[in-house]
Amino acid sequence: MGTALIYDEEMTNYKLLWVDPACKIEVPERLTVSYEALVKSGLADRCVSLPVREATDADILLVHSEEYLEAVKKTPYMTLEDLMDFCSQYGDVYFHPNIYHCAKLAAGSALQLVDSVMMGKVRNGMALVRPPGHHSMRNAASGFCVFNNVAIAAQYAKQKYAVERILIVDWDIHHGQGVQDCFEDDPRVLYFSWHRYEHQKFWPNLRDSDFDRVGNEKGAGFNVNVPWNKVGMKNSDYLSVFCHLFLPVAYEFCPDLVLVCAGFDSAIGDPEGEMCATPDIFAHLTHLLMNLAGGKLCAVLEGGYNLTSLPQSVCQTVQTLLGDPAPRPANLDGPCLSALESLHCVRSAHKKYWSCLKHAADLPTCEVSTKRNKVGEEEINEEQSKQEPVWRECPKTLPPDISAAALLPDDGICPERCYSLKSSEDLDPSIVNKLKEHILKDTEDCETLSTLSRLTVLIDKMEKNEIGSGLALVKDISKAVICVVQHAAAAPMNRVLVVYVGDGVVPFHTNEDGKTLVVQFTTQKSEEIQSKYLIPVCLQKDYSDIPGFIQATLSLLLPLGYEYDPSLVVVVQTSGCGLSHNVWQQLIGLLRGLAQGHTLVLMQEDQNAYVGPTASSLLGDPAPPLGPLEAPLPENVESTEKLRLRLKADWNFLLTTGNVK
Ligand SMILES: NCCCNCCCCCS
Ligand SMILES: [Zn+2]
Repeated sequence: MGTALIYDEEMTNYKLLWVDPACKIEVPERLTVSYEALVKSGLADRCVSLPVREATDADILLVHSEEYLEAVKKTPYMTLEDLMDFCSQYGDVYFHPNIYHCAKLAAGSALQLVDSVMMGKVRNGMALVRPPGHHSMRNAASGFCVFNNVAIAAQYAKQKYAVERILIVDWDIHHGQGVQDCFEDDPRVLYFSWHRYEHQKFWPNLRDSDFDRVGNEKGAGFNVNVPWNKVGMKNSDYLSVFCHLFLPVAYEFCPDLVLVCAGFDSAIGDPEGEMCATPDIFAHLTHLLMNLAGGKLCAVLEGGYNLTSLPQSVCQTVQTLLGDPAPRPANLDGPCLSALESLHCVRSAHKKYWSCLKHAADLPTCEVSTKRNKVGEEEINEEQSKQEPVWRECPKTLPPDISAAALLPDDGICPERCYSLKSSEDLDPSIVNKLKEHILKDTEDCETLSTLSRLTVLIDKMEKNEIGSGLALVKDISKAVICVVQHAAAAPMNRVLVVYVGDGVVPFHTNEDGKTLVVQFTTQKSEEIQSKYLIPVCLQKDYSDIPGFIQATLSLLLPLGYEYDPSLVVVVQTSGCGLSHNVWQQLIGLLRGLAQGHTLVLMQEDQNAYVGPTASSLLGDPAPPLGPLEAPLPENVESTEKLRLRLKADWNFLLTTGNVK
């Protein structure tokens, strides 16, 4: 199934007709540069182009009042003075004779996306629209927004498709107060938003944007606000919020549909956000949401006012929706203190609503975040923040010709869409000799020899990005792991993350050079941590605690993986670990965001039931939803939390509060 792209140049046919400093950044070029970048990069051609449509009155009245709609309907016939007068009743928004038409197209585009995703015509999609929507209220325009495109789309999905649970992720740098207002008491719509706040000093300057606004009555817990109280937030800050808050809660909620208020004013260079996150981060944010709701994701453009970082961010988002692996994240150095304080506040405000947050630390004093930041915290000095930020555009990497290769016993059935690495007679003698002297000292059995040499070929092809990922069924999994790790770690710049699922001794020791990081899910009690590069995640019983496994994956394995930033991810499943296919696919799907998708899955020969599901995840198919998650087993929460507290001294990404001692 494909990715929809909705765009119509009619939505560029309105602009600011008078002088208004607050509104001058919302220009038609925002749309044209974004669409042109998609065309130029070849991404537009890979999408399913869907036509726009006008939202009907009934659609608009799902969110807005009759009187507001009637008032907006009059604007096409207004004189310039009347338009200016009409705007003066609202904040930071302008009208134009053609904006009502465009606002109907913008909302209608979001509905077209919902229809095509919910009817299974496409898997996911993006709508490039203006005017944006997330600030507009039931009775008012606000912040360049006329109709609340995403809120209308959510109400539409509930009404037309009886969708039970909808997640709205608002990564725009402004708080979508219009969305929050619409769903504040609705437990069927979970709203995530981060936004520049600066202790209420930043627009729209609302007390209701703070972290303690968790939703009302039945909607308590379903409104999650992450206030950024400083500018300059980076990729690490965004990823930390995803790993330690947004994803754990999203997986517990288990939405049937994901809507994204895709604003890119949270990217570097934007005059509004003044943040430092680079465009490639949106590939990761998109990727991390794509295994929810069976991949049903509708992204609708909101803000984004830097005409360089906006198109780059749009391309990163669309190429990920198309299934291309995310680029390796550049220099992640962990969340800053201010981000950790915000994260701490939000997690503690929501701990009573979400079992995945039950163990979150309380606030020392549950005061709201209007408190000043710690004295002496480095302030970005004036002239520095006035410099024009410069960033490296993410290098264009084409997806590999072969997305996934399978190395199976000769009688094995190669999954469709997979390339089969046959046992080639002419083994490369140099490889054979190396293997013999290092690994196969004793046995001469040629089958193992053939398997191991093919594995090294596979790794070399992944390194050259000729092959994206691979899976192998092997007889002797220990020898295979040793061979793979030795071969992969040999190259100087390489780092290998080994995710070991299943008991058994890891067949090699990780030395302190950091070339390999092993995270082992095991049911055996672990004694003290030997090294920061060998991390035993101890889960009770036989991995039957799916919530415990998923939470450990999201807030331990993923943060470690992002901080370690491997060039290859090796996932090893020793037999009898008994993980369900769906959980296994979630694990593979999430890990695919690392190492530019270079994932190698090694399984015992008797695991061929996992071949199909593994191949599907390696090919970028979304993992099936797990259903709403119950509470994790308390002892698993304890052991994972204890492990995290022990490791956070070595790994910044494991921090979730400001007390870093
Ligand atoms: N410095 C200009 C103030 C603009 N304030 C309104 C911003 C609306 C963003 C919509 S994403
Ligand atoms: Zn914005």
